[in-house]
Amino acid sequence: MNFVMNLLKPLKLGSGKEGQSEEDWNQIAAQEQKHFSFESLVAATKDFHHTHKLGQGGFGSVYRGKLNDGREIAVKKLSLTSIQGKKEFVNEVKLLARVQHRNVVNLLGYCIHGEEKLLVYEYVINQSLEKHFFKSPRKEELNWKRLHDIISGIAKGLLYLHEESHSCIIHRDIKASNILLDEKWVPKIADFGMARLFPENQTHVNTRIVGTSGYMAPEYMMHGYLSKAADVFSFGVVVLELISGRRNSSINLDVDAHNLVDWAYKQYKKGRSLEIVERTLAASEATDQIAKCIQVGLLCVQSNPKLRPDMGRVVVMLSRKHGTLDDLQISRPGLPGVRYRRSHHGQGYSSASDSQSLSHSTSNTYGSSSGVSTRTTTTTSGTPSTPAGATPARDRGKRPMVS
Ligand SMILES: Nc1ncnc2c1ncn2[C@@H]1O[C@H](COP(=O)(O)OP(=O)(O)OP(=O)(O)O)[C@@H](O)[C@H]1O
Repeated sequence: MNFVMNLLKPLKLGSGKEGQSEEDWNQIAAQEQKHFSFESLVAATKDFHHTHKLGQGGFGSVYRGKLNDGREIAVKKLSLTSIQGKKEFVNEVKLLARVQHRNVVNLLGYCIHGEEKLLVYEYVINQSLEKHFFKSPRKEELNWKRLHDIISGIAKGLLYLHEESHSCIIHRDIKASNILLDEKWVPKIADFGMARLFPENQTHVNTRIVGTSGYMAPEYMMHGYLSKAADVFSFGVVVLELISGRRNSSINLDVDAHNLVDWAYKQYKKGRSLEIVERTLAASEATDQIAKCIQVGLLCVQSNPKLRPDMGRVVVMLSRKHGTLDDLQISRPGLPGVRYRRSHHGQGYSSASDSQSLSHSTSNTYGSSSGVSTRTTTTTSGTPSTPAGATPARDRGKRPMVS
C-alpha cells in the first residue's frame, strides 16, 4: 500500500486526496507492473521484422515498434546468454523503470517469453550523437547553442544517475553512440542500466564489452578501479569530441599527439585551445563559452580521478554564462597505455606522467591505433589486476556501482 501511495505522489493523486476511486488504484498498480505481453511486442515490431531493426548492440538487437495505443517504442531483445533468474530480472527492471529523467532514456517495461527477455524503451527519434556529430561538414543546425544545450543535458542526466536517482548508477560506457537525441535535440543517455541486468559472475559473452576504448578512464581500464570519476572522464572525452568533431581514438590527427584528448591538452597549455574547434563551430561568436567548455572537458579527463570535478560541479560550471575557469589548474589527461600507480597519500591513482614525463607501459592492449573506436572485451583469463579496495572490472563488465 505504501508503495502505491508513493507512486501517487508524483502523479498528484496524493494519499490525502479525497475520492480516490478503486479504478485509479488499479490503474496505477497495473502501470507499476511494467509488463508487456510478447504478443503485443510481436505485433508492434511486425514479428521483429528486419526492416524494423534499429541496430545490434552488445546486449542484443534493438527493434523499432508501435504499440496499439500509438506509443512508439524500441524493443531490445537480450541475448540468451543472460543467466539471471526471472525474479531478479523483473525486480531489476522495475527498479530501473523508476529511473526517470529528461536526459535519460525511459525504460517502459519488460517482457519474458520462454528463454527470451526483452526490454521496452521509449523510442528516441533522432538517433545517436555519433551519427550526427562526426560528419564533415556539419549541418548548420548543429550550431553552438544546440551543442551547448546537448552537453549540459548529458551532464544533467549523468548527475541524476550519480546523485539523484534512488541509487547511484555508474554508467561505465558513456560515449557518443550511447547518447540519443529526441525530436527537439534533447540528449538522452541510453544503455544506462544494462549491466545491472546481468550477474557479475557471468562468463564472458563474445560481443560483450567492458567499455569502449578511447572513452574509458585509464585507472578503470588498466586497474579496474571504478568510481563515478570514470564516467566523468568519459563525459570529458565526449565534450572534446563534440567540440572538435573528431573521435578521441582517431589517428587522423596531423599533429604530434597520442589522441584527441592529448592534443587538446597540448593546445590548451600553449594558450591555443580554440584551435581544436570544429570548423562550423569556429565561426561562432561564443568563443569564451567554447573555451570554457574545452576547459571543463579537460578538467574531466585529468589522469588523477581525484582531481576530476563531480557532475554537480560540472553542471554548475556549464551553466555559468559569464566568467572563465582560468583560476583552475588543469593537469595532464589520462592516456591509454600510461602506467598508473597508487597514490601514497590516500586511495586513488595518479599517473606516472603527473610528475614525470610520459612513460608508456609495455602493453599496448588498450592503444587505439585502428582509427576506429575499438571495444575491449575482458575474459576470465584477461581480468586486469585489481588493487585492494577497488571494484574489479568484471568479466561481464559494466555493472554499475550502487551505493
Ligand atoms: N530507445 C531507443 N530509441 C531509438 N533508437 C535506439 C534506442 N535504443 C537503442 N537504439 C538504437 O539501436 C541501436 C543499437 O543500440 P544498442 O544500445 O543496443 O547498441 P550500441 O549502443 O550500438 O552498442 P553497445 O550495446 O555495444 O553500446 C543503436 O543504433 C541505437 O541508436
